[in-house]
Amino acid sequence: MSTTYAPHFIPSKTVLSTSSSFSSTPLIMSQDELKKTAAYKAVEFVESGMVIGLGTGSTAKHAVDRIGDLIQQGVLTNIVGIPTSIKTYEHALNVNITLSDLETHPVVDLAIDGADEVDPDLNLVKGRGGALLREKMIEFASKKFVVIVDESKLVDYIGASGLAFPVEVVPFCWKFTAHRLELLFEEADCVAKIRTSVETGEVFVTDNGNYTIDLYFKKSIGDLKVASDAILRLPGVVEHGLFVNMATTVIVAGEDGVTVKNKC
Ligand SMILES: O=C(CO)[C@H](O)[C@H](O)COP(=O)(O)O
Repeated sequence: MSTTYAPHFIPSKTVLSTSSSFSSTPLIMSQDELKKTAAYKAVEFVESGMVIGLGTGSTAKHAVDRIGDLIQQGVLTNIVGIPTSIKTYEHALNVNITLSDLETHPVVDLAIDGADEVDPDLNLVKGRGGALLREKMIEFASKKFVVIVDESKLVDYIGASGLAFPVEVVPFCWKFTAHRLELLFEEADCVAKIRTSVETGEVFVTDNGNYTIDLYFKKSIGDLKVASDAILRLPGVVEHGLFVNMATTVIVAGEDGVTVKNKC
């Protein structure tokens, strides 16, 4: 029996092989190819007439490109994009996606975005790309939030990668706020560092005019909801990169194919 798929459908759980024949030799894909595979899979959820939250980062960029291509081909029509950063705004304009904002379109049908860490319960760390505040606002407003990652982003627990856990703070007395964050996570052996721009070495300024404090933990931060609430109670904190219970679906691309994980 044959099955008909939408024109932009990629079967999940497919091992991508070296050729279109029945070779069982898996193709070693680069990390960027895996990101692209996850992104294309997510775009299968996009339907004409939808308001789409457009994520930020190298994985989300593939989704924006794909949506732009499908609009150009006439496969998707009447799409409105809500960009999560100035960078995504500029890129989406370049690929001719009609753009709007949350004030004009307060309900978003679907948001597609990358992540830095994904735990087994689909909780996330986001914001190493510097856009966590707008991402959280737009993804919170979305009926469905599809996260796209390559398998390197999967962790056993939040913080396990040892990479940055970002917190957006107001510039005023940021060293004081950084110190308060270290004290808050003393038991996790937390070190707080101000984020600087790789290009200029200057303090990195977010799209909202704020700074980012990157936290590094040597131990688990414990209950995520408790941690999230405690960070938000600190005066000077604007938002943090922990996205608890927000993802409805996570699409993971790995060497063995694409896995779609849905929140129960
Ligand atoms: O949260 C983000 C930006 O603020 C990104 O989604 C996250 O950093 C993942 O980026 P990439 O897809 O480039 O690995």
